[in-house]
Amino acid sequence: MAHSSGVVVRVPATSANLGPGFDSLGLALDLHDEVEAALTDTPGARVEVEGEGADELDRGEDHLIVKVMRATFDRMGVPQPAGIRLHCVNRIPHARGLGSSSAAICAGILAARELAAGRGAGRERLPDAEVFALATEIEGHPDNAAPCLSGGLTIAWTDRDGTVRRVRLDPHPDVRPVVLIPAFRLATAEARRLLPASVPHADAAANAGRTALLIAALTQRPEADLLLAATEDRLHQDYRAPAMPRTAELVRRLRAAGVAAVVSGAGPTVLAFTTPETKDSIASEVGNDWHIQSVNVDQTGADVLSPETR
Ligand SMILES: Nc1ncnc2c1ncn2[C@@H]1O[C@H](COP(=O)(O)OP(=O)(O)O)[C@@H](O)[C@H]1O
Ligand SMILES: N[C@@H](CCOP(=O)(O)O)C(=O)O
Repeated sequence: MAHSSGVVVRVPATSANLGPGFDSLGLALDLHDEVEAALTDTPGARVEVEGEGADELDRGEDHLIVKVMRATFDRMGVPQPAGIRLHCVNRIPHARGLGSSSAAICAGILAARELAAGRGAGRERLPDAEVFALATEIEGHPDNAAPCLSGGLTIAWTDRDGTVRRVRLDPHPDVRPVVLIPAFRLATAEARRLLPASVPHADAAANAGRTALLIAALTQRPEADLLLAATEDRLHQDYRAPAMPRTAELVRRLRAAGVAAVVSGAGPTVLAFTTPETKDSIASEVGNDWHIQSVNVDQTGADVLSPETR
């Protein structure tokens, strides 16, 4: 197990895109991974994993969180520690569109920053804005890292000079997310390869209007008809449907029944925003092979704890 001067980082699952807000909108969910990390003088990395990925993830230097921690020490200009010990409790399903890789990346950066502080390199070496920038650089898009770090509902964007930025909003308390998680997986990198290099102007315009409406619906007017209209997408879901036909079919059926359903992130999980009028339609449309989970919005985002307060 980890060294006594270790740190525990708790990171939420996230659902990105939310329909029209491709690479921009994201929501933090109350489903968390926990990582206990410590530095040692014994060379090499040793990783213990409980839960998701326990049978398949690398247990040494090639573990994603170890690689991210080492990249963070380099970015901070801190000498590499000889050894890294991790104990991971993984609850976020992998390659399902619930931001597991982003959660791992944010956990690695925050753990490394905290542990570097114990070796004389203060947090100012990696301010919060740079934590977000590094997470986005490693992940390739900012819409999972933003809610993972901030909690709540986030809008992420990139300024013309390349700076990534985010705004956090409080979703309306009546917003009730439900995730429908299949057993099958789809890697985000594979789903991104299906996207076209350009899209018709009318489709881009339609998504711009829907994204604006979605922010109003999620923060002020979580009404079934507005949520349904606001979650329409023309920029990514149809292009990716051949890689997840059962997800596309479930989204179509739920929407036909009036439920504001979208592909969560790059899929294949389905995210539905339910209201009292639509919540009963879900069970009747979804077969047994989808795990249905109502999940609250995570309000705080990634948290750094000491092992004692875990
Ligand atoms: N907690 C974790 N520890 C180590 N690697 C992880 C962890 N979470 C995710 N990964 C890596 O990221 C991959 C999934 O990333 P990705 O395809 O982006 O899907 P998503 O982020 O939507 O779950 C996993 O197959 C695994 O290689
Ligand atoms: N905007 C990204 C979001 C990917 O989210 P993930 O949870 O599937 O990694 C995309 O649609 O590619």
